[in-house]
Amino acid sequence: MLFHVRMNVNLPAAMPADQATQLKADEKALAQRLQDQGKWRHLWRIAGQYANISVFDVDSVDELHALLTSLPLFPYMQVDVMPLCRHPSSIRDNDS
Ligand SMILES: O=C(O)CC1=CCC(=O)O1
Repeated sequence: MLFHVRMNVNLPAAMPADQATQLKADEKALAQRLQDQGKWRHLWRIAGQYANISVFDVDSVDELHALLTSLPLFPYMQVDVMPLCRHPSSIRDNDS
């Protein structure tokens, strides 16, 4: 199942810099592991914003929820999810 996910990151201004640096490093490590596993298919920065557009390929909504809520930055993100299904005019399959 494919999901389009937008994540807006809002770190509190009062957060110590070393805590923010650690959170971002932990987030990056998990994001890269999930990309290696094929679960996090696309990860794009939205130009000019501390936000991303991602595409996840998971087996269920429950798996997506577990994955998103396990992200180190999750407590500081607004997350919007859109389930995707195949468009009848698309010439691509879900693997491309
Ligand atoms: O920087 C972001 O958009 C949040 C994020 C998601 C994966 C990652 O490494 O950072």
